Amino acid sequence: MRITRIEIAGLRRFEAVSLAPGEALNLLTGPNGAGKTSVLEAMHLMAYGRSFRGRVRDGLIRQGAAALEIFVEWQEASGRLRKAGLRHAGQSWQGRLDGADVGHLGELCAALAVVTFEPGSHDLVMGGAETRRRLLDWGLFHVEPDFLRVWRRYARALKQRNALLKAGGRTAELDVWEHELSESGEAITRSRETYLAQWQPKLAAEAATLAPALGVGQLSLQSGWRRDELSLADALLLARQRDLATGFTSVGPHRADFRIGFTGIPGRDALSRGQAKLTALALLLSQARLHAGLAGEWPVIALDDLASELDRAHQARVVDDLVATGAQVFVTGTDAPDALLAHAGRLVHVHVEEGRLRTEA
Ligand SMILES: Nc1ncnc2c1ncn2[C@@H]1O[C@H](COP(=O)(O)OP(=O)(O)OP(=O)(O)O)[C@@H](O)[C@H]1O
Repeated sequence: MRITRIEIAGLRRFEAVSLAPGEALNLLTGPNGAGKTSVLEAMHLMAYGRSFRGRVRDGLIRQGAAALEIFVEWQEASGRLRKAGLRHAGQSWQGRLDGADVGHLGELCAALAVVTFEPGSHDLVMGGAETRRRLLDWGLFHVEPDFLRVWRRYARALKQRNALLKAGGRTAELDVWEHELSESGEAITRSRETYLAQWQPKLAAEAATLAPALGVGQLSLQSGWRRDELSLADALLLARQRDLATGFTSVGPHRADFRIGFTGIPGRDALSRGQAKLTALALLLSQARLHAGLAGEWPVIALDDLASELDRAHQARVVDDLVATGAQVFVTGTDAPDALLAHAGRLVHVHVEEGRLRTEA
């Protein structure tokens, strides 16, 4: 898919800006604090319903502005033109897709696929389970039409069971919600397992190019309960007394994670910071490639501050590979990385300064 228009108002330092990106490489340059990352942040917000740097109360809305508004128009590989709008005015989010209000922001997220590599991405490798679980589910939301529905069913049942646990819940009611949880939770887990099995060879290939010495390859699902020994229904029943004491559900796919296996080093703690970034990038790009195979088109790729994240050789390899796929790519930097200059004919260069965007001739 290719973004053909972005309009941003009231986000960070942007009052109101718009951009008509090129269909291949887009380079956003400008001094520190100019607003380059905020352009990627706007796309990411639309595609994930959340920022990659902090929450709304951490200053997403421009100081003094009543609301932030983002509009994105993009073209799918089929030629279909799509439009989405996102507005946040201090309390709730409102989304529109193709002219109609959406009931759930997940619908925007499932429509627009953006993969973002940014300075915080090394958390995918070094951080806690939640970031990896979200990444895994991102892939499924896009390629499995039913996944969002099942996931919501699970989330609703989890909320109900937790509320019951806190209220000292009655057995019959707990039975009902545990049945819901186990049906939807087993389905989520089967989908995650299948997806990881498809992802694994793509990751191994990507990591073999980006960081061959690490021996990255194995991906193993940690389902959130002892699945090799018990069904989810049994695990929930077994945990019930403990969960009643703590007031929350201690087992299930909401606790899932996946482990990245390394054969070249003892484990993730042996990674340098740069290697953790390369592993995170390999995860993201291999997932984008998997997505392209399953969905029939590449997601939009956003690479924030590429030159300070990767050495020159890796920058060139990543950019050359992406250009060869035909994906639409956005790169930010204080200066133009050499890796992009080699593709000058396919490059749209946007200069960002003091919250304004200017496309260079
Ligand atoms: N709520 C807000 N209201 C007004 N301005 C804000 C708000 N939040 C952030 N800013 C400003 O918006 C800008 C955001 O910059 P952004 O991180 O997008 O810049 P950048 O060009 O990527 O910079 P760098 O090269 O330093 O990473 C900063 O100048 C910041 O001070």
